[in-house]
Amino acid sequence: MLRDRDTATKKALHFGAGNIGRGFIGPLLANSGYHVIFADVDEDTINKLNEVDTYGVHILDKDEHFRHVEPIGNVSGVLSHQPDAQFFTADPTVHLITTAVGPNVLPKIAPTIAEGLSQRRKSHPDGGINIIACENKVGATAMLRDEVLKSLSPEDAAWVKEHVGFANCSVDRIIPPFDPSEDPEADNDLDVGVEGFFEWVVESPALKEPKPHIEGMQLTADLVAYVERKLYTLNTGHATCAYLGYLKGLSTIDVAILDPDIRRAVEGALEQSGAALIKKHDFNVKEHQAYKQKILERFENPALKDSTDRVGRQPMRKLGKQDRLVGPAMMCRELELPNDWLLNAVAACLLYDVEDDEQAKELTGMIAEDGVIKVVRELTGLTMDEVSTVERKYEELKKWKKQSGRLETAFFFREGACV
Ligand SMILES: NC(=O)C1=CN([C@@H]2O[C@H](COP(=O)(O)OP(=O)(O)OC[C@H]3O[C@@H](n4cnc5c(N)ncnc54)[C@H](O)[C@@H]3O)[C@@H](O)[C@H]2O)C=CC1
Ligand SMILES: O=P(O)(O)OC[C@H]1O[C@](O)(CO)[C@@H](O)[C@@H]1O
Repeated sequence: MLRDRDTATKKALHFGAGNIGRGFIGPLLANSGYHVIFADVDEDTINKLNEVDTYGVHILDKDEHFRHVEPIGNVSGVLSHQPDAQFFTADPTVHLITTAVGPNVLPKIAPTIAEGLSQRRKSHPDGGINIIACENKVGATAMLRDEVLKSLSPEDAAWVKEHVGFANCSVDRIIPPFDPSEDPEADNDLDVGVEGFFEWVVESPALKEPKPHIEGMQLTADLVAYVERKLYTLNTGHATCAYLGYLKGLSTIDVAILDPDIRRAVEGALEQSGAALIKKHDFNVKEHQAYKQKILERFENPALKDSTDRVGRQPMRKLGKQDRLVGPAMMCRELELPNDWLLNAVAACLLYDVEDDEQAKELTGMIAEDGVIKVVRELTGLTMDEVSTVERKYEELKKWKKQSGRLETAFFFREGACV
């Protein structure tokens, strides 16, 4: 039987049928008239995508009056490691490839995309295409492009540079795992639960013509400002809240952000990253204040039931030089602004030892073997002074961790001072 994907005239191929794929990027594409082909390694999800006509996106607004379900149709699925994904990369009716697989997975899907582009060049040499990696990483699409180019012959690489647009983007919508069995309005296992807010901003100059027109996607010529604003505010605050919440024995973000000590530490980190962002990008102070306030309100949404474990996942990635903790701390230093609350968040990240998180296990093992100073120096690129501050805060937080589960005021966040 023909699926819609075989006859549709405008298609998009999206790698990663997870939370962001099914709950954000896929719906925006489908609602803009694309047939969305999800490519994923999860066979069960792919089979279901091919069986259903629609699935539901549950808008889990903080205010229950605004909660509702949006049906999403015109979707299908293919296994990402099978020839199908290459086939659709080469299909000239596929105008756009997007991803939401996690930054660490991009190198794994790059050879498939490279092979598909090579076939596209041979069968449709005029058939350009745009690619956008929707991941929490500065320059994720550029990284994917570099991985794709590594797998191509010089002739294919030259064609790709001319005909394929690789546009970086910033992607913002909180989408935790969703259990359909707990929601009476859930249709099937593909349903997702998302917050109402979303922001998808794409680097316009990098796109090839014809540029995609997708309702809900913003185009900008100054993506760096958007990416840094999002990653160093939403993600910085979220990660700080997750790591301190974990240490304090609080398992969800909405509960952790209402703890006065954690809130002070999150606000401290956001005041410092905000000062750097305003100075670097010349943001309007009042608008940035409102942006931060909105983010704190989003964290308070109890309907999302967002776990500190999800938001804290993969701590080693989150300690990267351009990532949400070290990135703003370095930006503060470069602009001669204080960064101690951000270093506090780095220290909290080092104490995240959730058992079923591979990176948390590895990080804890490295610290046990080599000590905090060596590990932080190797992973982060912070200065020696900053590393010493992180170590001191790590030791202080460790004492707090011993009390985890007890909700009394922490002893070291007194009088707004991050000691
Ligand atoms: N969930 C959220 O609130 C947000 C997530 N992001 C970013 O979006 C990206 C995806 O995150 P989520 O959707 O939450 O993760 P997820 O874990 O829900 O989805 C990832 C999907 O990728 C699939 N996958 C893994 N390896 C693959 C491969 N080789 N080929 C194809 N598919 C593969 C997985 O099976 C899964 O379905 C990450 O970079 C994340 O940082 C960005 C903003 C918000
Ligand atoms: O997806 P990552 O990079 O592991 O980080 C989780 C974070 O990303 C988000 O999913 C959205 O940016 C947040 O909900 C959370 O702060």
